[in-house]
Amino acid sequence: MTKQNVMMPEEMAITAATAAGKVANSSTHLLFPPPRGNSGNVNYASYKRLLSQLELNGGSGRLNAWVDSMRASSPTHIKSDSPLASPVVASDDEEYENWKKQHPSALDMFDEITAASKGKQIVMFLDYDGTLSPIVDDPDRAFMSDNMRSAVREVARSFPTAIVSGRCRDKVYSFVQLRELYYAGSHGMDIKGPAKQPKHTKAKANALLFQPASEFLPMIDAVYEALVEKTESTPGAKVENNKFCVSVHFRCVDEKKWSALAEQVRLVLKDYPRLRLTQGRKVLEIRPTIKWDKGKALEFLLESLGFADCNDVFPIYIGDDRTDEDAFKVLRDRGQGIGILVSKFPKETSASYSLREPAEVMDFLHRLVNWKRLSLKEREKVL
Ligand SMILES: O=P(O)(O)OC[C@H]1O[C@H](O[C@H]2O[C@H](CO)[C@@H](O)[C@H](O)[C@H]2O)[C@H](O)[C@@H](O)[C@@H]1O
Repeated sequence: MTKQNVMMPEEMAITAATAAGKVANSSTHLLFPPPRGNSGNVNYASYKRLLSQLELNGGSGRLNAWVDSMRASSPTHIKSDSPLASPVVASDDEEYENWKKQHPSALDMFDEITAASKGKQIVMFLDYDGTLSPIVDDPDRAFMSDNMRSAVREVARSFPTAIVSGRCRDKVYSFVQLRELYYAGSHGMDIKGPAKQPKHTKAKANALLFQPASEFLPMIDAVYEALVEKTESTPGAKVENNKFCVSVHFRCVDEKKWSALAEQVRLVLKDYPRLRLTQGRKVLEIRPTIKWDKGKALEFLLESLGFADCNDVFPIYIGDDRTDEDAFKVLRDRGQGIGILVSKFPKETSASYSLREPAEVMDFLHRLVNWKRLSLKEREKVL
């Protein structure tokens, strides 16, 4: 079967969603993780068309779309039996290698990356789940290894370093346990600086705390309670209060129940037009409609560190999720620093480089610290 004579699965999904034609008029938005496809850009482009079609329809067929999107949030799922899977056969390795031509490994390109940072201050931004810790079924047990903690500690001694996470800031701090870092929790809506300002910043020492969505706290608590109550009949569903946002996990929910779970979430959200829905890895994320995201948090932190409008800064952002794309895009638009996507599968991304998994992130961090030590020694020799 050739590609020309089959309807792309995404086009079928568009047709299905359009045909569903049920009216929906809430301002809730859904960001789709594009599915992994076997035919490179074609799949991504078609998937974007699905997204715009749904938005044009004002969310028509939205529930179907939610469930399709929930399916699409697992690349391995798409690989097997999803209607979103591409009928064009190509080996996984081949597809990944092709994708890597556009997003080469940050380990393979290490020398080029450090050369580009020459004469500039590196600032590190690290996502948590899926970047510093492996993805696990129970979000409360997403521990980071001691080795990873040491690597992050060393990085923070060499460069200003921030953790940028969808999690509640206290929770991510309880996993990372390093006082010397900046933490941006709740997708950047809760930013706190270290008690002691690191020496390599231009910022004045003062305690930094920034919470642009604080007026939403009572609303988030209320929606959290409502979601817990509404979803308790769905085995495996877990609602997590991330302070300025809420996560509804479906990693442990039987796929046959995804549709029912999406409906439960939709029923709760229809009463909250000031909240929007985005999607991460097997998780629905509910957050305020304010224009604030991980990209804005990155810009805010650079400014707080004294690097606003500076050409001599080189931010490196490492993340694995759709929400990290906002930060990758900021770096791309500024033409500054680099974004590194952690993924074992090809994904549409604004990141320039890739790493496969947290173990490779740790290697990259070690290499960066060693490179910094060597370059300091070299400089001492010259002096
Ligand atoms: O921005 P992040 O730090 O990547 O946070 C995004 C979400 O991460 C967590 O969920 C993800 O990791 C869990 C543990 O491995 C996994 O069970 C879940 O399926 C993943 O989506 C966190 O629990 C969420 O609240 C964050 O929104």
